[in-house]
Amino acid sequence: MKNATGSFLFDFLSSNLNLLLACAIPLYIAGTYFRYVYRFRSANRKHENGSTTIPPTAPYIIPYMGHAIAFLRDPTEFVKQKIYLATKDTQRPVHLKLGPESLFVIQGARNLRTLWRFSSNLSPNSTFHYALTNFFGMNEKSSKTYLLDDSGIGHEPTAGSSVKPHNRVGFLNHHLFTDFLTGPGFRPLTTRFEKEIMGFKARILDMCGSEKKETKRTGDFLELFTMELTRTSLHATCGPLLLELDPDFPRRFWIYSCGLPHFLRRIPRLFAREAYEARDSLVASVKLWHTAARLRFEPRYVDEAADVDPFWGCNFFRRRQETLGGIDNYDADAIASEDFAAIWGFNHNVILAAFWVSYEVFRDRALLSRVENEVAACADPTKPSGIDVEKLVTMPLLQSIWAETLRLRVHIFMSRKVSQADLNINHWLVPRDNVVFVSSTPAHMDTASWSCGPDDSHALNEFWADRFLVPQSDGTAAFRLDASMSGSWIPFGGGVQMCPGRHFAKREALLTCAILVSCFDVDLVVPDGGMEMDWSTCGTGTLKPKARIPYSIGRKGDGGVD
Ligand code: HEM
Repeated sequence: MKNATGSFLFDFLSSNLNLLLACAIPLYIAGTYFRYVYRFRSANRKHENGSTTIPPTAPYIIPYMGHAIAFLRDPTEFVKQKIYLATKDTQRPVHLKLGPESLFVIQGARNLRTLWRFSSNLSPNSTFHYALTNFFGMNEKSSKTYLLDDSGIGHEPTAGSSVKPHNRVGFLNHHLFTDFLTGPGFRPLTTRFEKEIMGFKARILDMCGSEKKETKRTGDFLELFTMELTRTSLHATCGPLLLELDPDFPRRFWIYSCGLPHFLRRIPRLFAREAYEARDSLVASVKLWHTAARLRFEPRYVDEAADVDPFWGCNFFRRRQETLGGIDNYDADAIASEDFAAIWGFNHNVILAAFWVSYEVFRDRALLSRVENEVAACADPTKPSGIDVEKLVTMPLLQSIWAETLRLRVHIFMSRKVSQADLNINHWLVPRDNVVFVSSTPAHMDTASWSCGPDDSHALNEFWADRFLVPQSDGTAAFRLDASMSGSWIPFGGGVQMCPGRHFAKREALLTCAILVSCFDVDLVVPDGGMEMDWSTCGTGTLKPKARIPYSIGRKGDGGVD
């Protein structure tokens, strides 16, 4: 009898194996999902009750893969759905599983403020390794230097680190960047940019023709920035030689920029030829520039006052040759990739941000007139650009436009490895050796952090020039963006690794806008409701507009600032 039952069961199971599998797999998947939903809710409850808790895993369906497919298919939608909307009202940290890797997403203004305070326990080196290998074409042997560097960015290496001083790539680069872009080092760069912007103005005047009030040229307003401003900015940082050797560099730079989604998703070369070819040709040009500059440079060419020479441009690139050249496993290709990465960082986000600032100003006549008043108040014929930049960057409306542009247009991902000890962020525990991840999108769209104006009439997904202005009793308005907002306004990140180029970026974008406003009449053809953003590069910084913006430009009647 027992044998008969056993053989019946065996026969039943073997003849219905497909059916059983067909039922078991969805049941297993549903079980996994509901188990995670249960754990997600109970961990949040535990934290609310005051316990120190590991951020719960956002529920997922596919075992092992976790959220990887959703993330790779559409990172933007993923950020909106899993990171932002899943915890929209609370902005709690959440754990995401991306195949074999995992991320702890930190969000919420208070949590971010706490996170930045733990900077010395957070290493960006695995992010640099990822970016240099995947975005900037560095070979693995060289980029691995970042993974091996556990010495931190302090002058004294982290206790227990045995990395040789010349291989402390994180520390060496960090200090080259901060020396160049902050403190006394940053003045010469701004002064050079102020001179170079006159070349930008002259090229546009050429385009306009000689007649006052004659408007010329319809094209894409973005190109004024991607082509002309990139040229200006490259001159200010790299000097003239790079562009002399490769005048087409700016055009291919922006082709590369459009290919960023491929690099972000690690799409193989076979399926993204144009992006890879643009990237490789840009790195090759940087290498060519290095070779030519090395051959031609002599110390007597250095203009000490301006901190510049005609071959390396600013002293940053000259100093980097020596520093990076001393690292084991770094060759000429690796240094070219490093400098291409720096050139990308120095230009990409700020040039797009400068575009959005001017776009907002020229598409709104009332705003344009207010901006004209602020720019006119900063006219100073003794300055290289005819404008007092230091005064310009303190004007309330212009500052508010800058802050609002970055709030709305910068969608950037930042990640760090918890390097020395478990991290406790307001009772959320991230164990050591895990990766914390921050996206600027939830912070910039957090309804709890931002004013939407009287009657809530200025939604957070729209540009509102006055969002950062506070009315004063004397009828004026003051700009407000203080330390209390350091976890809410995060286009430049935070903590010790916060963008050191932020001071220069503000000057570059606002001075460019001021030159356009004071010297040119610009008419933009913008669709009703404004231009949408192209979300395909979400995660890499400032987004581009989704479509071309036809425009016309002419000399201003009075000739503008000379
Ligand atoms: C709107 C313009 C810009 C935005 C939104 C932006 C954003 C950022 C962010 C978020 C980081 C930190 C990344 C992280 O924490 O992983 C960063 C780093 C950096 N940025 Fe910017 N940036 C801008 C403009 C600039 C400019 C104009 C320069 C230089 C001229 C610059 C130079 C750098 C450098 C060198 C770093 C790396 C710092 C380090 O590793 O120590 N940035 N930027």
